Amino acid sequence: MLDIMAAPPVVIWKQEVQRLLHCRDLVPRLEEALGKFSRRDSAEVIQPVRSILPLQKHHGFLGLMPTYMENDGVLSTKLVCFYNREAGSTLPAATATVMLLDPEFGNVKAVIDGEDITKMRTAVVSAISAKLLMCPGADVLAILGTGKQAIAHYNVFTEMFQFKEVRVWSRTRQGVERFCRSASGPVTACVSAEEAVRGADAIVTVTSSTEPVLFGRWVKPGAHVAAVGACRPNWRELDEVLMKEAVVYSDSRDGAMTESGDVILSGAEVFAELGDVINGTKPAHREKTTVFKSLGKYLTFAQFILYGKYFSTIQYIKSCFVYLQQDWELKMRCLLSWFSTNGKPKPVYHEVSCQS
Ligand SMILES: NC(=O)C1=CN([C@@H]2O[C@H](COP(=O)(O)OP(=O)(O)OC[C@H]3O[C@@H](n4cnc5c(N)ncnc54)[C@H](O)[C@@H]3O)[C@@H](O)[C@H]2O)C=CC1
Ligand SMILES: O=C([O-])C1=[NH+]CCC1
Repeated sequence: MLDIMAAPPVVIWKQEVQRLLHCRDLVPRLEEALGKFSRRDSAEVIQPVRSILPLQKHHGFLGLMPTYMENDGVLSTKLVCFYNREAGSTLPAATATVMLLDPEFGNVKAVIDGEDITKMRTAVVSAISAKLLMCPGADVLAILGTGKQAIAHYNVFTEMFQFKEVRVWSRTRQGVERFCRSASGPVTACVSAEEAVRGADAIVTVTSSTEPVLFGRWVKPGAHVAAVGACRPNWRELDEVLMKEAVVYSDSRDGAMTESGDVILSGAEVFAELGDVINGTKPAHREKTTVFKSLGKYLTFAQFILYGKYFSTIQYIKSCFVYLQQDWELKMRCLLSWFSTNGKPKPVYHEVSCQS
């Protein structure tokens, strides 16, 4: 009998994830995943609202986020712990691990560090919301919060759009200073959230706050807000006025109705999922003030890309060694081609079945 569990899972950890995962790969793949999710075709993707286990002693939660994409043969789950940290805490607000399983046999194929996947996936989905909903010619981006998600959003938004000014605010001066040092370009440090968002065309809220940090009276009509924090039904980042005035989009309607305090406590209606806009079944109201309420879905493609790339790298290196044992001409060609790709693997999305 085949011993499925004989091969241990591969571990793809931080540095490897950082080397292999790129924003440019993720944008089209996540748009595709968002569209598939909103079609509610169970052969395309099944992703229930995550189950939550409270970690009361630590003021945190464990979220279990399984996804199955039958047509693509991808089964995975993320385990994410997120916390309501006290002011001044240097501990992370969220930590994550991803597991990729074989849907036929149920064995774990890969255990993948989820921190960078979470940072990049979340920032890329927010950027997709801005691509769909932000007014054309947006000049000013404001970021509230200066943690890991804030810098990931800065990186992705400045790579995808041409803002003339990026403003940042945090509740601590040290947070703003640290952010400015890590940012790859000029940033305007603001002393209040109001100063940061007045007149901004795009606003990203990436705080661990459980109370509103962004108020509708400050927001320019027609601005786009990507609201990333406040992922519990009694946590908020946005006030009632903003939630009621804006057209609200989400990554998952069910997720927003179950997990988002901004939606639940304000009684705001979720107008559409981002996937509905991608599928053309709901309009993108760029001319209006829009809120994208992000809760964290659609990981699968990130894991899939990573796993595929990981194996393509291993295969590439292996094939180089095979060549090296053969003749000199092949050896030279192989080395040249390795250097000409800068040592980076070519993206391969469908090599999930090859085991090294
Ligand atoms: N929607 C999604 O898919 C995801 C959401 N998150 C959430 O995004 C938020 C930020 O995550 P990270 O950047 O990883 O955390 P982090 O710990 O690196 O940064 C948190 C930021 O929030 C600020 N902050 C904390 N309490 C605040 C308060 N009361 N008022 C104003 N600012 C406050 C901190 O000063 C810091 O700048 C968290 O709520 C996290 O749970 C994280 C990952 C994915
Ligand atoms: O999807 C995710 O990783 C998270 N959502 C809320 C906190 C972390």
